[in-house]
Amino acid sequence: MPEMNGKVAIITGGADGVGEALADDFLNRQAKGVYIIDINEKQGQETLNSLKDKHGAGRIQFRKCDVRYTDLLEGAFKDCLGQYGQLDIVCNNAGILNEYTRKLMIDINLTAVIEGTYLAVKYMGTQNGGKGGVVVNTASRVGLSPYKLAAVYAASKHGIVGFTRSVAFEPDVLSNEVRVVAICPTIIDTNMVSITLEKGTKYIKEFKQDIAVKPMLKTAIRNTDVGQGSSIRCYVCQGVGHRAAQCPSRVTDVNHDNGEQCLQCGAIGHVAKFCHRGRHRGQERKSVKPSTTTGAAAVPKMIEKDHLLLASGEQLKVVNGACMEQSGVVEDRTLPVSQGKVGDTVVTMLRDTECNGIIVKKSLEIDTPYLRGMVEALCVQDPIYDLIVGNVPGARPPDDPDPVWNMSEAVTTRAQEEIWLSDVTSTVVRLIEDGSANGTTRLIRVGKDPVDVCPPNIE
Ligand SMILES: NC(=O)C1=CN([C@@H]2O[C@H](COP(=O)(O)OP(=O)(O)OC[C@H]3O[C@@H](n4cnc5c(N)ncnc54)[C@H](O)[C@@H]3O)[C@@H](O)[C@H]2O)C=CC1
Ligand SMILES: CCCCCC(=O)/C=C/C=C\C/C=C\C/C=C\CCCC(=O)O
Repeated sequence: MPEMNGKVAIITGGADGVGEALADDFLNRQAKGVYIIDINEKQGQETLNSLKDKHGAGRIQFRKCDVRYTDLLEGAFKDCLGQYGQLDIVCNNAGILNEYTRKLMIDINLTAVIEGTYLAVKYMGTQNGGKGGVVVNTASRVGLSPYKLAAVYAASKHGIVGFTRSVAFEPDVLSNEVRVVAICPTIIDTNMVSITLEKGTKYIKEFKQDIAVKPMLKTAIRNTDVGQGSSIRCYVCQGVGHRAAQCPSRVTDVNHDNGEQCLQCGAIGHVAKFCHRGRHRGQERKSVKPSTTTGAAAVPKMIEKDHLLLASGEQLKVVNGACMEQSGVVEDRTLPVSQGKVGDTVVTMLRDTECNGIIVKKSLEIDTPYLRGMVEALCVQDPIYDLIVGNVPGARPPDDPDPVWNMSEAVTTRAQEEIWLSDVTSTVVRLIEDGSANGTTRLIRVGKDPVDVCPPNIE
């Protein structure tokens, strides 16, 4: 984690839970000042005192404020600037989950986040005398996919995600050198959970059932029992106190003296993910051969929990969320998911250590004088043109491009990119060229090397 030497942060909803943990973390990482805003004065004072005890007075301030009142929120921004003379980070984190108070929830969870973002631009922006900065909006996993037990909460979080993705590229925001990002955590063991289970929804029983099968994340500050005080959680085994790279469950893979054959270079003794020879040489995939599990034997019969049951009776561990969602198991958002760019388009990406290549979504939206809309695309390492439109259904003949097609409109259309990007799970499906005559067959990998290459007809 980068250090925060000399930075000043505002954190709304910082008296408790996630916000309090953020405050503690920023102070641990040498922030110059953390300015907590919260409606709960008692909890705010308690947190102020405990953080002062831990980090020393002077670096932490608390101000009682209801984020729904933008003028009061602005007053707090001004006060923070008055106290520290600078502002670098704004965490719009305050939120509630109460499906009975729908308007209130939207006001706090969404409207206040929007207003807080624009205040941040106003007070941190380079065109307004600031040095630029970062806005971190707390959304949720349910801002990325539906959650039937808390529809309005999910709507508020989807709103944050949509707003953040859009405002981040607003010209005024870019020119003010303010970055805007959102975080989408899964369930975290905070007061919000107990309050929700007490009075936030009528689906208490279902919520409890959900919690029973979901690993809850812990905030660092309230749970010093986690991995000897560590809040690090491994996304491979869900254990605490180590990262995935050091995960004990991977050690046998690292030793890799198990007779397995590498899909990348063909050598025995390591699997492709540990291959150093084939790295960054995508064309070598042409030599990839489907493994011993081929033909009908490899047809996925069904997905059970985290296993893919092949017709052969073999069980493969499913490592991607796409398959887990098909099985009705909602994927775990503790995977290393972040934003990235494909061309000009912001995409959600997964850093998948089980995969040796680059994967792009198999259906893309294109807008050209010859073909428009959603298309199935083959992913090739170095095509001679970025986009090649072949004789697919709907493609216009070479001598008949759309006479009214207009480049600038197409650019605008592409800017409305989120639609085809919103299905995060598709990004983890792996496409491999199989070296067949026409070179267009897609093989989709759903398990670990080397026994998991499915035949071409599997979707
Ligand atoms: N706990 C969880 O499982 C998850 C929580 N989140 C989000 O994280 C954020 C923080 O939640 P938690 O720390 O879990 O909850 P929490 O209840 O522990 O903390 C929320 C804080 O926001 C404050 N707050 C509420 N309304 C406010 C208002 N009108 N003005 C100012 N402050 C107000 C509360 O007083 C409280 O201190 C929320 O936006 C929540 O939706 C996201 C994903 C998972
Ligand atoms: C509504 C759950 C969304 C994920 C976490 C969140 O944003 C806020 C949760 C606050 C309280 C939830 C109380 C019970 C939730 C029970 C199960 C959630 C399962 C979430 C999931 O990842 O599917």
